[in-house]
Amino acid sequence: MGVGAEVVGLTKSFGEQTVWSDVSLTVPAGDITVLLGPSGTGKSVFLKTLIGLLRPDCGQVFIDGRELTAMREKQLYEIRKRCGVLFQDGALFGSMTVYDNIAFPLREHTRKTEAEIRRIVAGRLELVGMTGDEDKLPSEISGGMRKRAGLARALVMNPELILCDEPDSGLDPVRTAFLGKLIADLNAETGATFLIVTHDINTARTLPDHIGMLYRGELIAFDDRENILASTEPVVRQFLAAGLDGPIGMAEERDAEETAEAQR
Ligand SMILES: Nc1ncnc2c1ncn2[C@@H]1O[C@H](COP(=O)(O)OP(=O)(O)OP(=O)(O)O)[C@@H](O)[C@H]1O
Repeated sequence: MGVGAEVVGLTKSFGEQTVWSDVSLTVPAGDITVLLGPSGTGKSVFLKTLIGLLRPDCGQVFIDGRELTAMREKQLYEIRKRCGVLFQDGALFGSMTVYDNIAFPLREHTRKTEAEIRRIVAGRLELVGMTGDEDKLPSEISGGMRKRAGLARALVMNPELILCDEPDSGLDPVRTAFLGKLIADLNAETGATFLIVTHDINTARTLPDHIGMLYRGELIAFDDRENILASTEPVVRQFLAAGLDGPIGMAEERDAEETAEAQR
């Protein structure tokens, strides 16, 4: 079953740049939540802060009701073992086969025998439709397959909370749709909670139970999908319509240096 996450009054800065401030939201257990926002608004930073890879300046993060921000590394490690993370590029180790990549968390975090590991990896490969590809290196498979292998690795410890950072970036529309279907099936099958960062509007329109949106350092919207899709908020409307007219402009995307410069 899935575990929920909750953040209360969360603020994160890098030096003089405040990425976002006073963010409060609940990622409900067992549901799929999508986080949207223009490039550079801090969606990846949010995912990393949620599982304690980055420390917030202030605010609290709860996973399964346990507050993370004051935890020591050892306690964080225990929480992270219950989470699966799929980073933007799949983050596979280039020198390892698909099999060894997927087996890695089991070898690292458990005392399972190689026979048990083989059985689990085979199951995850089947789930993501990659049976037969286990001996290939990441450089020998397509981008979509790397995403699926990354997802298989994220699933290998039976995570209760799965964070996916742009699982669909670089995929064609059909593969994106397949990946969305795979996530929906996994959610239905395992009951795991999903929090997904995506730029794909079709995914946002069809996949999640809930949608949040970060914009200019704030969480400007968080609600059930239907309510967000019907929202009259100009930023939300422009983003979902992929429109040129509206408050969002090219200047939204800044890196840390540019933003710090602009804030001086
Ligand atoms: N470790 C870091 N140190 C300093 N600044 C950082 C660090 N990580 C991210 N940033 C800055 O935080 C801001 C938000 O970055 P983030 O990658 O979270 O954006 P994003 O919304 O995920 O963007 P995209 O949609 O393009 O992936 C950017 O200005 C980035 O330069």
